[in-house]
Amino acid sequence: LAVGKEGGAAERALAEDVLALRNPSELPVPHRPLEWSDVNIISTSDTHGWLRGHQHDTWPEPNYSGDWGTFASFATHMRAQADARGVDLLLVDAGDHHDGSGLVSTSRESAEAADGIFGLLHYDVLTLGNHELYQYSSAKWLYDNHKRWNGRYLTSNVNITVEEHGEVVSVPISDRVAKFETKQGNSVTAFGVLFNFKAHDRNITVQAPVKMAQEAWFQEAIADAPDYFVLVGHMPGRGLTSEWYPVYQAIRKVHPLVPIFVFGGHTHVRDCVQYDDRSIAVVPGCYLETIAFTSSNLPPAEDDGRALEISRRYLDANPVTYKWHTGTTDDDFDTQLGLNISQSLDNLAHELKITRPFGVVPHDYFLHRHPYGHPRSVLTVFAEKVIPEVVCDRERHGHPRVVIGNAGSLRFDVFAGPFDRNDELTVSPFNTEFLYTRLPAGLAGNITVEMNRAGASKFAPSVDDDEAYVRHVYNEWLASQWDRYVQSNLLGGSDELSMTSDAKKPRTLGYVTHDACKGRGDDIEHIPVPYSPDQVDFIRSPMPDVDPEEVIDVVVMDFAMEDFLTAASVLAPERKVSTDDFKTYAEGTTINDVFGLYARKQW
Ligand SMILES: O=c1ccn([C@@H]2O[C@H](COP(=O)(O)O)[C@@H](O)[C@H]2O)c(=O)[nH]1
Repeated sequence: LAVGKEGGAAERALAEDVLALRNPSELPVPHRPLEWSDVNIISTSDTHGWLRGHQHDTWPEPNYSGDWGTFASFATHMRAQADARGVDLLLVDAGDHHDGSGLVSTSRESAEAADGIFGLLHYDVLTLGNHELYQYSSAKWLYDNHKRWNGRYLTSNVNITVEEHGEVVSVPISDRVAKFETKQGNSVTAFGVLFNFKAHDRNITVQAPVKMAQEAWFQEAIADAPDYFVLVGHMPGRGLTSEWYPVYQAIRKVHPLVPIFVFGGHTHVRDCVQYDDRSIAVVPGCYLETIAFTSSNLPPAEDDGRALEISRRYLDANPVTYKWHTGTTDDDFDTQLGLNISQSLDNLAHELKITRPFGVVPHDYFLHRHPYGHPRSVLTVFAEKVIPEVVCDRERHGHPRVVIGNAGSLRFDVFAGPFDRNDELTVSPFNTEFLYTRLPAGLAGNITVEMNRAGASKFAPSVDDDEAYVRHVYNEWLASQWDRYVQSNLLGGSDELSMTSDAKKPRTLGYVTHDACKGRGDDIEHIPVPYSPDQVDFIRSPMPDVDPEEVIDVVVMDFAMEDFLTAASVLAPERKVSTDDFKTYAEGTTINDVFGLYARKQW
């Protein structure tokens, strides 16, 4: 279970709960109806291709077992409910559709096919994330196909350089603003914004949101007051200086009372904050684990300036939740759209051959539950078992070497049981290659230490003040949930938000959110997933047993190269190590196929 010196009492309490857990198919049932109001917005973000839902039985995976088809059925029933109530229901998404599952990470074509299935569910407003911009070809495909979103795919601050009529021009990837009227006759002005992302491919331009908010086109777009603003964007709502804040301020300056509903993403957490009593910013987690439901009343025609009643709820993305909140049953829940989507996903998975097992994993490996170095940590098995066994360069055979990489390239747990191509791409979807140079072993050993001291430069938005907040937001979020649980068990007390009187044991593992909005956000009360604080940004294969002065092969994963060079320049400036010193290592091997190679041999 958990690790950590103070974990004993919490581990015992957790063990009791876990022992009492029922069959994964028996998911906990919600018991608090949603707070429907004049405006209701369902938001998703950072789906990263998890359209087939979470399919493993290890908790908390069953909480998130709904696929895109079941979500589409839910959304359809919710829309019908909204119509019956005579209120608005919008569906919005804040980007990062790519990188993360077999569907989107097998190839560019598979990502495009998965995007097509995603788009079978009509969204009112959506945008892109940084993962749509690592490759120019992905961005170009979005640009070429943006018309199919009928003006609702918004890229307010992201441009692409293309050739048009023989001229090279920089143009928005998709539309910058959408103005529309809802079925209930409310006017909406919407934008789609990305944080000031710097690590994108060439020929893409991202304008800082703070600058975008000063642009003439933006000022013109906000000049007329709609009934409410919907800001959807791939960036967190909270932070020392959230990049949303200047956008919100620019609108507030012109419209002191118009409601502003903000839907963010990128940090993978469930989060919420209110900038004032007529606004809210909600972040709905990641990987199709969470569906956020936000609602608010609208000001009366004779506006008295009173605060709005705004609320948010984080739903676990599974059919039990969906049916309970829509008052449907096994007999009437599935819609034709939902069934078609589920079928299309199965067909695509079959075509891509991502469900054929490479081997059977003997036990679970976790990304965050154990410290780096623990035998059941994904990072440890990657650095100490997978890399040494399968990353080999024939020409360099026999030369002692060390391999250094970024921990962020590993994205998910590896579960006991059959391990297939989908699991492989889930744990690491990236095409990262290996490059090597020759350096003394002692220096190479110290470089990873220096890299971890400095932290990963590409981890987060590069707005100076925001960096510290965003860098490890997700890890800190998990850590704080577990810390509270440990503390409350150590003190023999209870966490007042998660342990309410109506909490029925046994609870399942899952998220226990404490955000900055009032009331309880989580729809289901969980026990937090154990978290080990000893995580690192960079990992290293075992050092060869050689003299520190001996020159060895130092292999670096290309995504970690900048951080490696920075650390090398700090520790050995006289060497002037640069990319020119590197050559390809293990040509053709990329990190998204090393787990499969290992599984075939060892699992
Ligand atoms: O080629 C790549 C691209 C990204 N990464 C890792 O992903 C994060 C960014 O992912 P978010 O989901 O936006 O947080 C980046 O910091 C890297 O850690 C990678 O390893 N290789």
